[in-house]
Amino acid sequence: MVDITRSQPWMQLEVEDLESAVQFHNKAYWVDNNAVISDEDFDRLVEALRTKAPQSPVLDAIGPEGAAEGFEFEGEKVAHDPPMLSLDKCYDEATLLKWFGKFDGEVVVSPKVDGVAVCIRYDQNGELVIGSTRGNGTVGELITENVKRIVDVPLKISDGPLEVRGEAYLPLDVFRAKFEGEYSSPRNLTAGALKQKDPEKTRRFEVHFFAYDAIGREFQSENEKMLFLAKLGFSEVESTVVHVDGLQAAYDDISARRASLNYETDGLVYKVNSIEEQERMGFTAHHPRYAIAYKFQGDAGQSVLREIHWSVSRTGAINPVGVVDPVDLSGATVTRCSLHNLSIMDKLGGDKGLTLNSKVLMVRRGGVIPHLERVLEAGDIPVELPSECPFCGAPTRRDGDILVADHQPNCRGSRLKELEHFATVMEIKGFGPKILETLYEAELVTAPVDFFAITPEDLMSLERVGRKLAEKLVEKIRERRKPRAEVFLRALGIDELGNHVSKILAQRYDSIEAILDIKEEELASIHTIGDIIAQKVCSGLEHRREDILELADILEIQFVKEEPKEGALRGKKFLFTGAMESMSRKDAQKKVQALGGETPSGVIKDLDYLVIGDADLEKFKGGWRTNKLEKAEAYNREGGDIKIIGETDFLGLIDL
Ligand SMILES: NC(=O)c1ccc[n+]([C@@H]2O[C@H](COP(=O)([O-])OP(=O)(O)OC[C@H]3O[C@@H](n4cnc5c(N)ncnc54)[C@H](O)[C@@H]3O)[C@@H](O)[C@H]2O)c1
Ligand SMILES: [Zn+2]
Repeated sequence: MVDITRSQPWMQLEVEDLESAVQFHNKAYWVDNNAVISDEDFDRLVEALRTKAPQSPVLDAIGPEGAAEGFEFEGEKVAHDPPMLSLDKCYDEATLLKWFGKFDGEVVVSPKVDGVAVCIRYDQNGELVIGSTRGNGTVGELITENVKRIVDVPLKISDGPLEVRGEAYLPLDVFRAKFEGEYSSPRNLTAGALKQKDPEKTRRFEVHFFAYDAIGREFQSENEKMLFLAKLGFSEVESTVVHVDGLQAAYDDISARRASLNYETDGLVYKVNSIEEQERMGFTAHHPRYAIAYKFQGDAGQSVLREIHWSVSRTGAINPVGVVDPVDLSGATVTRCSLHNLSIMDKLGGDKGLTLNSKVLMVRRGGVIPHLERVLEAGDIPVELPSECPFCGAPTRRDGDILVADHQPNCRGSRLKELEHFATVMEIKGFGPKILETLYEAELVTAPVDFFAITPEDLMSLERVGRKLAEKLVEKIRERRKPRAEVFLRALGIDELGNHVSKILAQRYDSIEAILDIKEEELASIHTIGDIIAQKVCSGLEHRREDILELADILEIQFVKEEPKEGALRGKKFLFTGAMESMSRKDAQKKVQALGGETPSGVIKDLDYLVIGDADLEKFKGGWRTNKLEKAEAYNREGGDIKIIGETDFLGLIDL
């Protein structure tokens, strides 16, 4: 977990000083329209106060509400009922999970669009009659004529009266084409555009609008509200319904796509889906309790790419790792970042390919993983692919996006990765890459089974491991001697024997011996497995047979059968694209939801099925592609497991 307050000067301040600093900057931003520090720094200041004095009343007076007294309105005023509040914020998964524990049911997630909040009212005839700013939250400023000149705000809707709230923003392509260099940020430009005295000038800026709330109508769920807004013709901000296991994945998905979105976003907004639960939870003076923003930590820094190291993955791929000059990001020094695979590396370099000594922009994706965001200025030395494995010398070849080699059986590179993977999946704590390398060199651990033979004395023979620690580590290993079968299988690191296949095997068979004896055809006939996976899993198991039997002998592997859960599609995510013959897309979505599945609104990494019409499936097999199909394939290349199926297959699945 990242502590965003760490290594910040704020943490040294007394609570009182922190409080007055927060108040000062909040007023400077909201009332004087003249921020002195960056938003990221302001957020850190607030977090420092929250850490030191979680009960401080100043925390409930951030945002325009807290600066209310200083507000001066030039034009006419509009009262907001209910008030337009701020959002509660968090910066890590643990805090998000704590929030999730406070209610029942699922959550709707959408990007937090960084623009300006706007409120729009339609009368009983559906005419747009009032447009207003958020102002101090309870009172805003009337800007109706300007709001009418926002590109995608309907002037008339079919279903009035209604109040719609949302975020006015400037699309990044418009900003780059017309205003970059002239205005400091799309957000500031949007605020300026909406305050023009001459409404015709507002139009020139091409401000857009995302609707995220509708007031004055009963809904069962947040999701239903979004569909309703879309039906009225509003652009909705993309949203996905997720359960607890999808909370972090949604964040990772948007973080990964952040750079390619056409608007600025500073995080994600999570809202309780059930309106009944929302009403039960209510509001504080500052924010609704049923929503929370999980914010990005916008730290980025320049560095220089000096070298590429080639690391060997457990499946034998030789992957590029960038070595950069040290740069401080979100409280940690970054010197290395994975460049993932050859095609991602090539893309970074553009037409001429990646070069050493390039000036690069580094970020920590989601505030954690070091990531080379883009090349700012190319260097002078082209990156060359190694002709042999740096560890065992086996000759390399390019296979699509990856560099592969037929490694020697004792290739240190791949054995180490195998051990690392085993320790991670089996949750054998305390054995990171460094210590594993030392153990491997000392020939104390060269295969997974060796973990269970380590003694405290073995560990103490290593530098800097004292008796206490050594005993603790060995005790930790002992505790992991009774793994569930699916965990054990996945820990082997066999290609295609991931979470999904491991679970199936653990459910269907009762012993490791039985699993080792499975025939390829038998495995391939299991629904969702297929020929290629079956072939890889069987040959992987065969290859490691001795290893596996030895492990099975000393471990007590648990075969725990799960009761079938209600809902045959529980937790599975479906996306429909194109037309189907037998039912509408909406009905198909409903069907999935009724069976416990989920229906995200776009292609995401952990999507399970992308459903297309049967005719399209044929075209797809012949090489035809759409954006969605391409995106799914791209995720699959990065390790995703999105199955592209036709209508008939889908009907088969829901009849399960
Ligand atoms: N630099 C400074 O000195 C300074 C001082 C004070 C505040 N700030 C900055 O002001 C910013 C705004 O603070 P705040 O309290 O108004 O807002 P917030 O960060 O609490 O966000 C609330 C707003 O998010 C918007 N939003 C965007 N997408 C949404 C979605 N999908 N669903 C729901 N709402 C969505 C809404 O308009 C809502 O009003 C913060 O980023 C903060 O850093 C900076
Ligand atoms: Zn090798």
